[in-house]
Amino acid sequence: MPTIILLRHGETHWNRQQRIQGHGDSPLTLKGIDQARAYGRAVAPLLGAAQWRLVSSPLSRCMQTMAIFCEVAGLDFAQVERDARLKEVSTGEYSGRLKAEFPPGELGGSGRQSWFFHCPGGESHDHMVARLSAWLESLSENDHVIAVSHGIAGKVLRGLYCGWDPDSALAQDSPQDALFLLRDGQMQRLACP
Ligand SMILES: O=C(O)[C@@H](CO)OP(=O)(O)O
Repeated sequence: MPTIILLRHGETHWNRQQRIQGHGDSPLTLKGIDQARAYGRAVAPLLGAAQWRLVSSPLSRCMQTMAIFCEVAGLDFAQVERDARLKEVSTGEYSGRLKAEFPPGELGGSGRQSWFFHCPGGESHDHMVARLSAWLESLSENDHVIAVSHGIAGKVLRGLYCGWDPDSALAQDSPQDALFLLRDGQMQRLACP
């Protein structure tokens, strides 16, 4: 199986405001910039002699994270591949809205029943699984990949890689101060202080 170091982008202004992003976008906060630097410091000692492919969701919060990460880790940002299959779930018409705007309980549900897979004009869990599975299947057995993606996309991806039941995968957290090393079908979480 391919080896993947999976990162979520650093904190953004909309994350801080509790504003729904989806395919909308906002830049990193200063804290998010520091988190991207911390990813670079944590990953540099893991690189060894392998030839790492660098792949990012094209959303600017991921590209910004990747640029800072590359500079700190000593990797070449010019080599970064943008892959739309790594985008966050589309939250359709809810993108850009504050979570606080919604009546209590409206943004509820868990696992595949979570509100974020049922937004008007948004993306279903099945659609997201199809595109993330296609990305995983496009990798070669011996690939070493550093991927920058998103909170929900990252959970689904970790679940697909490790073969977890989808609802358990979605019950995971989506930190911006830890990375996930995916190797031989297993996941290791490493703090990035
Ligand atoms: O879209 C969002 O609001 C969040 C949800 O997790 O995703 P991201 O990881 O891009 O902040």
